[in-house]
Amino acid sequence: MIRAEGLTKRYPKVTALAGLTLDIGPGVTGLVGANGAGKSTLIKILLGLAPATEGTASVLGLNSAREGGAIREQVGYMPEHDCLPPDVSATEFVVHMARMSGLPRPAARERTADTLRHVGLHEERYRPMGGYSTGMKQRVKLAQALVHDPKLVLLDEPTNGLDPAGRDEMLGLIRRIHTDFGISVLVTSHLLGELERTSDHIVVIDGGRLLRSQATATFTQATASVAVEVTDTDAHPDGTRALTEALAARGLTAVPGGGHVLHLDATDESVYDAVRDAIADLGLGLVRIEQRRHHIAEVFQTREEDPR
Ligand SMILES: Nc1ncnc2c1ncn2[C@@H]1O[C@H](COP(=O)(O)OP(=O)(O)OP(=O)(O)O)[C@@H](O)[C@H]1O
Repeated sequence: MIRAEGLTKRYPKVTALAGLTLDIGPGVTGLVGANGAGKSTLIKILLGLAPATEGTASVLGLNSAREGGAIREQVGYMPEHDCLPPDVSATEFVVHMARMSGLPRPAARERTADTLRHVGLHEERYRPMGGYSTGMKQRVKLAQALVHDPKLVLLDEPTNGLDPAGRDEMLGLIRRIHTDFGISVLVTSHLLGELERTSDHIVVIDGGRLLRSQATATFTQATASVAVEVTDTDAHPDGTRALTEALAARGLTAVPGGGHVLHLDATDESVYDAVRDAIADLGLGLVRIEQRRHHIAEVFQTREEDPR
C-alpha cells in the first residue's frame, strides 16, 4: 500500500524525516510518534502535497513525487487541523469534495448521504459547520475522506480534541472503515496505547526515524505474562510470599502485582505447570491464573527502564 525509501525532509531549521524506510501493507496501520516526530510531513509527502528532500515514496504503486494527482484520486485524506468552512453545511461541503474528486452530481449526493450516515451525522448535517462540536467536525473530516470510495485513507490524528467517549467512537468508526468496506487505513496518533485495539500493524517513528514496525499482536504477544492470584492459609499466612519463594526455588521470578496477585514472564507453557505444582505443594487456594498481554505503552516503558 505504502512504501518509503530513505525518505528525508529538511526544513530550514529542522529535519522532519531522516532517512525513513517503510513498507505498509493492507489493513489498519497505526503510525505512532510524539508531536513533531514527522507523521504529518510523511503523509503530505505520500500524497504528493510536499516534496521530499531525498529518497522516494510510493502509494498504491504510484510515485508520490510524480503521480500525486493519481494518488489523491484513490486515497482519502483527513488532515489534522480544523479546515472546515464555518458557513456551509456538512452536506454541502462533502458533496463539494465528492464533486472535486470527480463524482457526477447524483452520485456525489448519494455517496454524501451514505457517508455522513456512516460517520453518525444525521439531522445536524444540514446546519452550518461553524456551530459543530469538535467531535462533529472530526466526523465531517472523516466523511470527506471516504466519500469518493478510496482504496486507502490517511487519517492524521483523528482523535485530537475528543473526550474519552468520543475517542472510542472514532476508533470504532475507523476499525469499521476496514471491516465493513475493505478500505485500508493509515491512522496517526501521538498516544502509543490508543491504536492497539484499532490497528493490525503498528509503526513507531521518532525524530523522523523508524523505531519499530510490527504486527500489533506480536508486539504484545512477545511480552505475554501470567497473573496468578492465591489465597493465604493457616500454614502460609502470606500466600503470595510463600509462592514467590517456591517459584524462585524452581528458577522462576515472580513480581508483586498488587494484593494477592503475582506476575511472571510466560516464556513457555511449562511456566503454567510450575505455578500449578508450586501452589499444590504449598496447599494454597488458587483464585485465578491467566495470561495477560502487556499493553504497547508498557512494553516501551519497560524498554526505556531496561539499561540493556
Ligand atoms: N512547513 C514547515 N516548515 C518548517 N518546519 C516544519 C514545517 N512542517 C513541519 N515542520 C517541522 O517538522 C517537524 C515534524 O513535523 P510534523 O508536523 O511532521 O510532525 P508530527 O509528527 O505530525 O507532529 P504533530 O502531530 O505535532 O503535527 C516539526 O519539528 C515541525 O515543527
